[in-house]
Amino acid sequence: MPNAAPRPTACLALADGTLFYGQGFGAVGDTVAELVFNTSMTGYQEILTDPSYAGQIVTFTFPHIGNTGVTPEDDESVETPAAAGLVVKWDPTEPSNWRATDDLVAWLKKHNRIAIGGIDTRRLTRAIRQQGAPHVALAHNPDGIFDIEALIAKARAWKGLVGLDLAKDVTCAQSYRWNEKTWAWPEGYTQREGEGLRVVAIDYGAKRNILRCLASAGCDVTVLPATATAEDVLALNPEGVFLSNGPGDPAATGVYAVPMIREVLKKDIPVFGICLGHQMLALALGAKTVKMNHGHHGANHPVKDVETGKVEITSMNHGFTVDSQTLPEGVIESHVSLFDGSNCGIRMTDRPVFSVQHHPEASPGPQDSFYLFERFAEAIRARRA
Ligand SMILES: NC(=O)CC[C@H](N)C(=O)O
Repeated sequence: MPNAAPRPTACLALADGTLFYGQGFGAVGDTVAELVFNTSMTGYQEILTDPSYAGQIVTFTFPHIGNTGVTPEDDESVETPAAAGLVVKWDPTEPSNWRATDDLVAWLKKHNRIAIGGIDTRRLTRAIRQQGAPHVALAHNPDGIFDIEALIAKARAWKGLVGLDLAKDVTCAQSYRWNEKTWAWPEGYTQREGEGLRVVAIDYGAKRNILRCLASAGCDVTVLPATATAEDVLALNPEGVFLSNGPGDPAATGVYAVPMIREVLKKDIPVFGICLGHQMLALALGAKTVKMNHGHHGANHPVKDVETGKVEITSMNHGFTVDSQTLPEGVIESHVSLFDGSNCGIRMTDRPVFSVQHHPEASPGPQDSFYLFERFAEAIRARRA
């Protein structure tokens, strides 16, 4: 029989009953999560290992995923992919890249992550845009046998990310020092040496390249676990406090993070937050966060600096957002998304306390927003002087 379609070995079931059949790869079994689409054309490994993707399966709109393999150098977190699973248009081909130490398929299998290939990711992305990021069950079985009713029931029963604190699952177990710099520091920026600006970074699921960028900007970084109290933070006598990115609902994580941040805000220390850190700084200042329809996940998102009018092309990965209508007096919206007008940054008007929704460390993506690391380091230097 010419061109017979291969027997499906994986099934993606959306909670509304929509089914996608394809070829399974990676681990065998099934998993439930929220499904989001990412529009990045490069950096699938950085995306899959970004701890902020915990609880989510990523479908890439770009069709060629896997063709540069994987290398430990590109991991954004310790070893394991944080994303719960992967959806691609075609099965990844053999990697072709001198940096590759493994191929994506073997790597997913080793790290127990399920993937499906050979499906219409454009149709799937349209479904996500229309119905909002759906709850899904993804199953891989080489025998091609699936209990569809059970998969749909699992997707329906899953409670979702709202109200979920995942930072405590992905944070570091113990505090540690970070001094490695980034290789991606763009032209025109100086790698700082030996200034030792004492920064405490709270790890809610921090991406490594954020820590590298802080080091490149001149910071001597001590990383503390997500549940660190204000006492833990202030005991290190920090000159600056950094709040990292991370997975889950900021309001749920805020149960322990917000009281810490509020105590830190009472001291006159520069504070910088990224993504989840941005959302929790906003909560600590009295604003509210809400779940978005399908969020922002990509490496080409235009963000406008409201004060200068300058547009930055940014990396994004978030499903919650700060409701800018709820920002209190003394806190201004510094950045907005040019895609949908949602909030992308805030700043206190009277001191260097600021945060952004996008990812200035890029990885993967454009480097337009690196200046934010310099702004943070500058604020610490100014306070020293
Ligand atoms: N990258 C992040 O820090 C994500 C923050 C939060 N978990 C969200 O989805 O909005």
